[in-house]
Amino acid sequence: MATVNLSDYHPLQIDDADSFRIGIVVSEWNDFVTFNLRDAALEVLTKEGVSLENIKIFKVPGAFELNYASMQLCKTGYFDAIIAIGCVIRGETPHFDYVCSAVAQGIKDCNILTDVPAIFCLLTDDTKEQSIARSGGELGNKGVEAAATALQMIDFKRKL
Ligand SMILES: Nc1c(NC[C@H](O)[C@H](O)[C@H](O)CO)[nH]c(=O)[nH]c1=O
Ligand SMILES: CC(=O)[C@@H](O)COP(=O)(O)O
Repeated sequence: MATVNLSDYHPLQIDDADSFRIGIVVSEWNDFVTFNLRDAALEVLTKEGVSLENIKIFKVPGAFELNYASMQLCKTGYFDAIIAIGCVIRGETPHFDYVCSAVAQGIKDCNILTDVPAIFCLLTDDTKEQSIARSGGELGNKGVEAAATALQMIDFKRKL
């Protein structure tokens, strides 16, 4: 199978990106993955001109807690976008499905119930190897995509 780099993005060069205020919520579960996602997102944001002082990073225990933290940050009205970062790896029981579905719904709710774009950067993988491949491995880094998406959605909102 050809290796596709899912994070092959091209510089966006968005005007006034230096003023964008972005909150990043990172789950500590599987931090060997989530911290790589976080770092890649930070790298893209700063490369695109976002001031480091305008990027606030928050940690939560697990992916399920991304719901509460992301909604709270959206409701402050301070941030132009939120990036929710987590990694859920399937175990023996249906718990995986409940957690993944809950976070997808929770971050969706942030987008439709608040005025703040909330980016869904949750890996939902069957194996640790799949997660590693998507957080800086041969399939790129989902954190790159999440950062680029956040910038594009802020730009979208500002042009309404
Ligand atoms: N199994 C994983 C979890 N489980 C924990 C939940 O996210 C949550 O913290 C708990 O149910 C308490 O509310 N979390 C992950 O982020 N990744 C997993 O693989
Ligand atoms: C996705 C999870 O919460 C995972 O840790 C649960 O594992 P298990 O289904 O084996 O209890």
